[in-house]
Amino acid sequence: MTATTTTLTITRPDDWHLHLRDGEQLKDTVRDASRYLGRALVMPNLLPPATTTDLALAYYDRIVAVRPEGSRFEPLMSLYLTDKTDPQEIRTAKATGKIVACKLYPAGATTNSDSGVTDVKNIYPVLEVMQETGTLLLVHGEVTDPSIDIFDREKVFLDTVLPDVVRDFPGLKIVLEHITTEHAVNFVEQAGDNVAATITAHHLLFNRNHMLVGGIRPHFYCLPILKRNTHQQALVRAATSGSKKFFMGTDSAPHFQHRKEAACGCAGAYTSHAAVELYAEAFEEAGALDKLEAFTSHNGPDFYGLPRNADTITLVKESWTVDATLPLGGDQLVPIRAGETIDWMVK
Ligand SMILES: NC(=O)N[C@@H](CC(=O)O)C(=O)O
Ligand SMILES: [Zn+2]
Ligand SMILES: [Zn+2]
Repeated sequence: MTATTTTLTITRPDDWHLHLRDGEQLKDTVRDASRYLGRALVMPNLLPPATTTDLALAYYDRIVAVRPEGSRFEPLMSLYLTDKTDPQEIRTAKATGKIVACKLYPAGATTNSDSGVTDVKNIYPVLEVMQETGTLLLVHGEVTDPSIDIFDREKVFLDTVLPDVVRDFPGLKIVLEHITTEHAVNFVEQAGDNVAATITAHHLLFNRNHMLVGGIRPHFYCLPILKRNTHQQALVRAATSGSKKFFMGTDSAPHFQHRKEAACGCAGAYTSHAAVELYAEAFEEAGALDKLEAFTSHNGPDFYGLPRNADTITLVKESWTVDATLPLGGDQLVPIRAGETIDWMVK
């Protein structure tokens, strides 16, 4: 890293949790993602979900086909686990070199998770092969029991579901995705080197007051839901601590404006237009800009066992205004910070 107060040059970042969607939306999401990311771990929660090697590879081809001219942005693919996933499918997937992880969505936990896993014991034979082949397990860590308060669903998952998996598969690399609580920070810190976590920019910058005070603001509604500010502070501490266990995963999740500004609005926040720029704000606010590069560009590839990107990007401290809406597949979305300013810009 080289830095002055107004510029910051860092190794090219990767996004380890990104929703690119499909079809008409793909050219818009890929355009934003390929501005400066080296790689992105692409989430498989499509309709229908990317449950097999063939589906994931066909999705890879559709992404690569809409990359802007000259872009070297590289999608890393994941398989969507179901109760019926065939353990042999993991060997086929791993052998492609393009599929590096499988995603555990507890059935019903989040957007397009209806085909997810109903009991983690159902995928134990699959986890066995993942452990053996070095395929990462990415986890949406929330229970779905309707009697559990939505603000407690991550904590209860960490108390009741994940400890068994960690104990029974000591050689399995696990990423707890988009963590939102101090409990999750503690869980990851206390676990072995095979357990890490992604943290989104919006969970570092916002808490539930931003979503609920002065009116209900649907563009801050995502899952796991924003928590109280003490949890936000714990996430900032973790991200800026210098620990290798925490890294960038934006969970940028586009939804049409009319699907979010609705009586039953979709979960997901869009940050792909300004991912590293928003993280830079959060790290600067914490007085930890010197820790940004490890978080955005080193810890992720190191944990995945992949090389770090060889080139750099430069951020400048320069304020710019985010458009009120951005195009999405012939319709539009409302990004985080719509119509407001962001302090950092990537040159
Ligand atoms: N985070 C979200 O609120 N939504 C994501 C799904 C997910 O990552 O859980 C989406 O696909 O829209
Ligand atoms: Zn999720
Ligand atoms: Zn996500």
